[in-house]
Amino acid sequence: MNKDIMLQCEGITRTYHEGPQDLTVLDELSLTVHAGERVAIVGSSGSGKTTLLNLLGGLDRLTAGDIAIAGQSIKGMSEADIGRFRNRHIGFVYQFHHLLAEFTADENVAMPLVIRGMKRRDAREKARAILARVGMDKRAAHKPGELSGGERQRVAIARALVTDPSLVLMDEPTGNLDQTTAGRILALMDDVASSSRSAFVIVTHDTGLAAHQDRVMHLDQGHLVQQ
Ligand SMILES: Nc1ncnc2c1ncn2[C@@H]1O[C@H](COP(=O)(O)OP(=O)(O)OP(=O)(O)O)[C@@H](O)[C@H]1O
Repeated sequence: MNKDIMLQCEGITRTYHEGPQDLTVLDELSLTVHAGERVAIVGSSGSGKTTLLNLLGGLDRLTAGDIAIAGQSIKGMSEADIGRFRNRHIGFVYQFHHLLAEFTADENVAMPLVIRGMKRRDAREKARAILARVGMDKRAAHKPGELSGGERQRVAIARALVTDPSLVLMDEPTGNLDQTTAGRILALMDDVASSSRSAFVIVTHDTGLAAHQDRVMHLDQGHLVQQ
């Protein structure tokens, strides 16, 4: 395999068997993303964007095909192995943030580093530095319940990027943010893509955000078409 390839999806298919009729949402879809490359995925509601992100993050199982991240196939991994792999290689930004309510912003961001074995103090320091990058240094000691929606979103983005992951998966990362804050996030993503060589897959309806990425792929009828 080309070592510059960070994500390789080959013939991935996902059929839902729930409901009266089977529904094939992704139909032998293929996608290759290189280190440091950012790909936007656009498509109408119900086209399968969330399904694709869930598969890439190992949160859902393929019906057919294969996904390799940083050269490792995630297809045959056990749940425990996928959990460990996710912590080492993947950063996630979900639409609903999924921050831990009982921990402060900086503790939330430090968490994936601590899980990787970094000393608590070093992890907290690194978390504070990345929170400053997203304009959240003054709010770092607050819990998610004391933050606005856009602030929570910025904490989630900081948490996804703090580990320099091989692959960053984002679902509408700038959805709730004003233009200045969104600009800051884009600058941080640019930096992480070039310094950490992370590959990004970003699902969005925001044409401005999509146009800022290296490639825009349109998901339609289970397939990806380059725009
Ligand atoms: N667990 C499930 N069981 C059955 N069908 C499902 C399931 N999850 C999603 N679907 C269906 O699969 C299709 C794709 O859903 P998905 O959430 O991936 O779309 P999306 O592109 O993310 O949509 P949106 O932009 O509205 O969030 C939809 O028709 C949805 O109803």
